[in-house]
Amino acid sequence: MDRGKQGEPHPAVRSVTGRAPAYSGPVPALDPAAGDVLRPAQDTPTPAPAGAPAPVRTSGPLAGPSGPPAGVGSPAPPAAALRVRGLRKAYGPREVVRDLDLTAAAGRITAVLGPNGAGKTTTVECCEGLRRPDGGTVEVLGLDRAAPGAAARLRERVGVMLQDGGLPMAPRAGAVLDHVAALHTDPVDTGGLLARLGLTDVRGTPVRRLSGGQRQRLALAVAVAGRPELVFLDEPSAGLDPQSRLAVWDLLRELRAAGTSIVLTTHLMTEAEELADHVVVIDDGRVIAEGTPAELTGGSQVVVSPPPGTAPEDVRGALEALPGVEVAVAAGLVRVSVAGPLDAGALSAVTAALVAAGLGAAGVTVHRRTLEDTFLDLTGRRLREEDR
Ligand SMILES: Nc1ncnc2c1ncn2[C@@H]1O[C@H](COP(=O)(O)OP(=O)(O)OP(=O)(O)O)[C@@H](O)[C@H]1O
Repeated sequence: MDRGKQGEPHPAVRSVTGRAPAYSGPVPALDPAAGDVLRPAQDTPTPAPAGAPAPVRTSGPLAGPSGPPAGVGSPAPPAAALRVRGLRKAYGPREVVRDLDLTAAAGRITAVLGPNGAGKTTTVECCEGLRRPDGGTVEVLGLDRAAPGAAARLRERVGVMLQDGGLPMAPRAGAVLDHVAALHTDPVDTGGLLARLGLTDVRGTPVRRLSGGQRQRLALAVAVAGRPELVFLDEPSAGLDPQSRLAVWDLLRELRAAGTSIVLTTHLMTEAEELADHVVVIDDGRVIAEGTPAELTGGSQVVVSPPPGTAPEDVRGALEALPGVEVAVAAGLVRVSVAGPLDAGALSAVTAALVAAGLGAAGVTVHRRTLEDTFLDLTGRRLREEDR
């Protein structure tokens, strides 16, 4: 799609220049030994409950900028890192974000989940200040994005990872990261960050010679190099191999533990389920559901294959009297939905009811509902299947 800004370097690295030799070495593996390099020196704090004020940022390597703690004489930190109300954005006559509300709690990971073209990137680009909304308000770290001077005041406090990386192509990977780090007052250790993301062996490689996955990880490193309080990540692990994806997820969890607020877009339900404290599902420019992954997926299913010669409706009849379940027949299978996690008691109640009715079953499987199921229920369509 046309990105408007595509091809331009990341705003933070536009002034990077440099010549670098061609890279011809092996593709580096992730360095498991680097796992602890960026961890906070002290015990990792547990994320605060939803709605709690922003956690106090500590002094570990990934912790937030140094400075006086909030308290008497300083403004209280906002409970929401991002608050979007009534956002609207059109490209020509086509409105792709429609009256969208979105709140991202401080110190939490908020995932904006939706299929291709849902409006995720447009929404975050409006929040990042890269696109001007047609309507609505965007409040970032308590500041109105549209207010005079807000962009300058937020530059040091907000990190951005664009979907296309937005990196300059000529300089070496390490030089790009070092340059960005040097623009900040309290940057992370860039060597440790490169190691953590499996990029040490390519730090001397020009960006243009990096693989797509390496560029993506470098873009993530650039986004977090200045210890931002809030970081926007557009599809941070799309297209990464499983090992790199896990390294990225670990880094994001560590950032959260250090108090960083994270807003990420994704079309990967596994990413949202694995990482997010709060998921905002959007489709066709609108929020269609939101909540914790558990709230959105809500429960489990026992799927019963009727024995040969038994009608699914008979099986349904035997099961629908069970308390606290909903029973449906689809594609010849009987689906028993149970609120919450499925325990042994609920499973044995299903099988006992089948035996009592003299029916038995050709097969019984347990299926935990996923965000994919939720999206399917809400829209009748699937999220993109690739990259799962
Ligand atoms: N600069 C642009 N000009 C015109 N149309 C655009 C532009 N950028 C995006 N669009 C269109 O707006 C709609 C929303 O795009 P957007 O990139 O925000 O969705 P998305 O949910 O991020 O999708 P993806 O997962 O593919 O990145 C799409 O139909 C897209 O083609």
